[in-house]
Amino acid sequence: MEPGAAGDSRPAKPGPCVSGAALAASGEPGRRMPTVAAVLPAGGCGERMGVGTPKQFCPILERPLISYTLQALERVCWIKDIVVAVTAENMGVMERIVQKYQHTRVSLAEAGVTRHRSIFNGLKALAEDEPGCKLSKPQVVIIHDAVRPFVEEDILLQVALAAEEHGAAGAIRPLVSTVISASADGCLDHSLERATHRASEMPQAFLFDVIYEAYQQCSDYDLEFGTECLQLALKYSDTKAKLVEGSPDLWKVTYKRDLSAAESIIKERISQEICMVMDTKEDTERVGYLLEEVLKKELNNVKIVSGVRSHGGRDIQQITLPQCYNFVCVNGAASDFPETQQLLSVLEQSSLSILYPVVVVLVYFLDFKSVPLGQKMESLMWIREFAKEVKKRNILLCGLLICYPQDEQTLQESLKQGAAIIAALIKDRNPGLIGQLLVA
Ligand SMILES: Nc1ccn([C@@H]2O[C@H](COP(=O)(O)OP(=O)(O)OP(=O)(O)O)[C@@H](O)[C@H]2O)c(=O)n1
Ligand SMILES: O=C(CO)[C@H](O)[C@H](O)COP(=O)(O)O
Repeated sequence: MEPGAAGDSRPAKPGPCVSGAALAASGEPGRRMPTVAAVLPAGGCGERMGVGTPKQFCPILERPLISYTLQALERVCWIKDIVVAVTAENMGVMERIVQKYQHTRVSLAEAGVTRHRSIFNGLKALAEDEPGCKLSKPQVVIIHDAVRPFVEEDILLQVALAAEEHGAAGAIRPLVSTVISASADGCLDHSLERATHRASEMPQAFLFDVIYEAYQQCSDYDLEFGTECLQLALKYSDTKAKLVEGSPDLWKVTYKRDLSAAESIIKERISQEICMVMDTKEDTERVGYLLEEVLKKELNNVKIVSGVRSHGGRDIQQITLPQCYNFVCVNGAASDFPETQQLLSVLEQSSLSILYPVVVVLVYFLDFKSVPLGQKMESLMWIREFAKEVKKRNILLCGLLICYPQDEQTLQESLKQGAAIIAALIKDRNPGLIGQLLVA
């Protein structure tokens, strides 16, 4: 499957989007796609999160949350424009995010004091009747909260196509708790039947005219206190939304603990592939492949590919996966600094680390009996300074020395321990460990 194609859980790359199989995957290959744009309300202050920064700008692995949501939308080729509504105060912050993370289809609109007002302003930026409108009016508009980063192409496609057919559509999830109605005295008034109710989530999609007219007609009370766009379409445009079951990952980052949950989902996703780079210079290739075997056994859900590094490191492009964020470089005992430096500069140029921290583990095999550990560590001290340097480019570099004894059983134990250390470095992406020389 092409990276970024429908159903592919890998994170998208910053460059041109790669999806395209979407309509075919929807089971309607002959269907023409309507023109689609998206509006992302991002003008809230994140009161419930309780941190100083609005949650859409809170960092996850050092990148603002909203950039993950934008990336999820930009990987979908058929979404032409993405209008983000941000407060005047945060316009500069947002412009810098767009530039730094290379978001190419984003336009900014000014947010309002409520979510509905922010969405309305975003829609106005797409409505050709508005003076100074630079964007063209789409047939279908997707509305998606800036703080729901894990939206996939399949649900975006389902709501967009359902909106084209029904006028409005929205993602739903089963309720996890029963909803009750309380009376003024703080007692139970009545309980709703859980099986017949659903949680309304995002994304939602609308025929542009349906939702724009609804916003134009709705009351100040709706704009001030309303929380449901589907309801506006029903009330003011007489349009009954089609409800589409979404995945659990569509949840809205609301509380502080949601940031940790989002971080662990992202870490999980970018740990699914490891690229092993073998140095053929010395007798390390064999033991490198043994390490690969052990890694495959220990991390049985992780895809591991390997290739050999030509001297000068130039062949790395041929062996890297298009979006692999983890590299294990198996070096010969005499492998030297310039080669590693060249390898790292190829990684830096690949722009992989713009979006995610890239983990690089430099592995050295060593017979502790013939070369004292201290001596070997001393010869690798350059890793500490070099790691600080590449950290500035979001590359997390560490060294790992694996004991290479002659007997097979001890070798297997060292390899197992080495594999466990590699797995921990990749899964945790702990910047505190950069430059460390670990020993297995
Ligand atoms: N005046 C507002 C208020 C909210 N939003 C956006 O609407 C989405 C969902 O709203 P919510 O989770 O309520 O965000 P906040 O209002 O920021 O959170 P809180 O209610 O905890 O303050 C968020 O992307 C938020 O930035 C917006 O664009 N304009
Ligand atoms: O799920 C939603 C729409 O159905 C919205 O994300 C939700 O209504 C936003 O509400 P709030 O700003 O109160 O969190």
